[in-house]
Amino acid sequence: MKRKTPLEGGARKKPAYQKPTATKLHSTPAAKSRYKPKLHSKPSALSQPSSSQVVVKAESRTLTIDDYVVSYTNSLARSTPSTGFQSAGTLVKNEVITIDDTDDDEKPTEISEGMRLDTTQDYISKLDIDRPLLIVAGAGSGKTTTLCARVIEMIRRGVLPASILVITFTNKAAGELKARIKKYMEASQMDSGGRMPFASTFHSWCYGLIMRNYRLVGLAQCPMIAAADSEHLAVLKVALQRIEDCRMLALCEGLLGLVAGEPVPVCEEGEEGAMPVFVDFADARWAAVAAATKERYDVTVDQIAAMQPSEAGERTVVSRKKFGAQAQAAADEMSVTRSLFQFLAAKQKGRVAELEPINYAGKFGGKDAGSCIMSFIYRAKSRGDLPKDYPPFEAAVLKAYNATLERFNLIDFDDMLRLANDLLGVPEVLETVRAEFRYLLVDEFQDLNQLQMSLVLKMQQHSGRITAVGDERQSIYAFRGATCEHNFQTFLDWFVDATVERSVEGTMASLTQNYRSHQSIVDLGNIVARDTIGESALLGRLRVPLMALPSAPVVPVSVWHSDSHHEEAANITSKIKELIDSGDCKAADIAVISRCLNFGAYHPTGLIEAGLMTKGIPYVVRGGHSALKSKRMQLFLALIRVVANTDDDIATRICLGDAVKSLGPANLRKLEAVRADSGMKPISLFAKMEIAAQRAHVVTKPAAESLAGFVASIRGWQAQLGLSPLRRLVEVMFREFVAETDDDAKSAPIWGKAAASKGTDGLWTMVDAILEGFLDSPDALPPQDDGDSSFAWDRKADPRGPCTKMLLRAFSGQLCLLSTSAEGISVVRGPDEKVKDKDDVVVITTVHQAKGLEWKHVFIPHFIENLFPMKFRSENPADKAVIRERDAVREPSPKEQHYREEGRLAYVAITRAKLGLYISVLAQYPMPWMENFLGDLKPSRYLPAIMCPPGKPKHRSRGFEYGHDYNSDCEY
Ligand SMILES: Nc1ncnc2c1ncn2[C@@H]1O[C@H](COP(=O)(O)OP(=O)(O)OP(=O)(O)O)[C@@H](O)[C@H]1O
Repeated sequence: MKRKTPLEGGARKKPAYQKPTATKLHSTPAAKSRYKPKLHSKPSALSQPSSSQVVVKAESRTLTIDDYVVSYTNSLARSTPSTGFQSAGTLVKNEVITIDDTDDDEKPTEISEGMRLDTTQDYISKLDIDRPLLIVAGAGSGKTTTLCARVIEMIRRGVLPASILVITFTNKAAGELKARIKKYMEASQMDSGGRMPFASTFHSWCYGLIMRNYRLVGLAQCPMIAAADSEHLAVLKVALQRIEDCRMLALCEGLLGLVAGEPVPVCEEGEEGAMPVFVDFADARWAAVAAATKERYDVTVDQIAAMQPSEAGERTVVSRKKFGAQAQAAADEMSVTRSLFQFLAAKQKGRVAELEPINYAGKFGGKDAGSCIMSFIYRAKSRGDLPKDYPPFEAAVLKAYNATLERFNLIDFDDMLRLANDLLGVPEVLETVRAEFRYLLVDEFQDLNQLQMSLVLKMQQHSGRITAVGDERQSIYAFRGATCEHNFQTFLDWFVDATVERSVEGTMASLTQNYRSHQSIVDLGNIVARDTIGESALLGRLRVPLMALPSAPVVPVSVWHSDSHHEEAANITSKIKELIDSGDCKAADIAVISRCLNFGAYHPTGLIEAGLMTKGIPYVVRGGHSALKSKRMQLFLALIRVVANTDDDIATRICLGDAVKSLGPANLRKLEAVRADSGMKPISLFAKMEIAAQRAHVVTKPAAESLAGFVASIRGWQAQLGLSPLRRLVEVMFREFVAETDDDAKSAPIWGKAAASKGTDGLWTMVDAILEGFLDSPDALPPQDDGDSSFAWDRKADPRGPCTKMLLRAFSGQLCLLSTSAEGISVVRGPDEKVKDKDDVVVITTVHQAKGLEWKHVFIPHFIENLFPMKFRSENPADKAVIRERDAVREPSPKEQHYREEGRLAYVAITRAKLGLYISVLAQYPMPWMENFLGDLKPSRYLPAIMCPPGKPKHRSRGFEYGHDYNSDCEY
């Protein structure tokens, strides 16, 4: 029977620690001098539960972790971090190697002032740098520390810092890595001549690679990044319109008798034959329709497009009710095909079938068609799936979306990874990359998706010079296609690869000493990991409960039960004030970690923000909707893109869509229908605006004035290209844009209400900081010679000199990467915005943004079912397809997977705390509508029963506190 832990109310027992095995170990030539090996084989003794730090060493053959039995070999001799060291066990097949941790002759490396690596970290960091190393360990065990120590070791062994690439997921984490490596290098008094290893996010690195080499994958121009949700929706809108056009073209063919039988009105799932209606029509089919129309009715398509709707036939064939907001707007836009269809239908009254609307929302399982389709697309693309992997209907949508991106020379985050993968398929690029970065280190390895995994393999599979660090308990990006178990399995398989010239012997290591938190927090993390996350078949044996340092002060974990979210906010903010006033900690030592910052229109941390504001405590909000994600910022970003490239229809559409004054749907339709004088040749939306601004009666007079103002602004800014430096140009644009869009600018000729907002929200400070970073970072700059004189950028020239289109474009890419990456940019707020020390602020953050970070005190609000964990919603078609595929291996259901991921999120949130952890449970939903929407209220399933006994009164304003003295016991 499973023994209960103290947290679960089990009896307290002294831990039964084993004595250390006094045997020495060696693994690498470098380590040989320090560790003398002695192997012994003792399979029978190996099955004991392990709480040791473990190194599993694999030799050249295909293997799985099941080939190994993790042993319990060390003493867990407890000591303080500065003097402490631990023993490690290493297995070669079933042979155990242990090291003597009593030999004090050589102390492990001092990595920074007052901090020494423990023996295992030290040993692992020094393992052969030319062989694969995988470190799998729980939160706070020093994975990142060990990764950085390994970088230092590489440099110490003569590796050039510039040939080391350290890669992670978020800009914040990349910054943290850089800072740590710099600190450790300084502590080791390393003189690298100012050269630092290259620490980057996957996406920044990929975009840099694309900027330098896009021509090699057949692109004429360097693609721009479409990163914001609003942009994706704009692309989707065009894609859906494309689908409608194709369906209508099929009807037109039917009406003209070009195809036999009835036209195909709807593409049903599984109807293979229905697929052709979605193929790109800007080809022979279109030409055939145009020619047949001319022959039969003696009218050209241009003439039809120019006709007023009444002449073409007033039939509304697309029902708008069933479209979501975005899709409906797409349906509103009159396309030439629709004009043509309406014309033909009017001519043949009674002979045409209605075009049935496509029920996108129904097909993609949700109410809002736009967001349902986007969530399908995100999932499918992050997995690297192709349209052919899906049934015809989903395939058509995916295909149309990708085609639309391509048409506008845009890429999204997944395309970035895909293109980088394609580029690494080009031998000369691969060679250059391999020569440039001889060593690759990957943090948060569990979060790689298949495209990222493939990049990693391509870069280092030949050499095995890779170090990966991960924790399957912290895998929280499945929604973006992360394939945690697959990643670890691939790494294991990688120990031997038939394609490599020499066999690659790799090592898999684990750490079990938690240095971050005290035992109550570590215990709670262990329980959540064990009970809710599910056993990993692959890594189960390596998974051992973490242990806290016995020297860490023990503070109980607090669980508060509040009547309402008002009471919760009051409790949390009072405690924060108390902590700061006591002088024990600074504001920066405190975080409020919320599952999300927006739940529909509700902001779970809104009242806490208000409370902090009232109490005069400055804070920063990370994740969710930061100011850089604001509509105003996205508009400004779109403006930069239009200045850099007037053919960028998506950016133009973003400016037009909601923001430009006096442009209602009717004007937009007319604008869309504008044709160039030269006939059928498609022209950009911007060119249409120029025409509409000049020609009379295309759009209404006020709309024409707004368009003229918009076109003049863009042309005016473009005139400064080649004259003003980038900084000056962007600043001028920003000032003019802000002046135009400020609430007070009542007479603004261009921008309507949607673009307006109060104040600048400190936006310029952020744009400015990004500008500086961009100009200081040569890797973000565009290629030396683009080959196209208008975009040519000589890297030897001063990037602060006259700005080119290419430079402006690259900057907008950088702004995109930062403003729309998951983390966004934080905004410091406080009483009257008077925040003295921007670093000494309380952090309010999402769990995703809290990953990899730590605070002395952590508050987790709204720890109730359906909010944390989030309620499971309907299945995504992308999941359905994968589940079908994987039925044979009995994958957990999407629902099960969802709650496991939520459990991992809870694990991440809990394990960020060093000293104080305060979990808040509500007695009622914050908003009345949630009751209907979410069902009965219960405490979060991740709260162990002992912390929330059913018999307790429902409303306890301060709740009870539970904790235990680690020194007296802990075992499970
Ligand atoms: N040997 C050591 N001695 C003292 N402190 C240590 C040691 N190793 C790590 N730490 C500290 O423990 C904390 C956690 O370390 P680190 O961030 O490297 O862990 P991690 O395993 O990457 O954590 P997570 O996965 O939760 O982000 C840090 O504050 C770090 O400075």
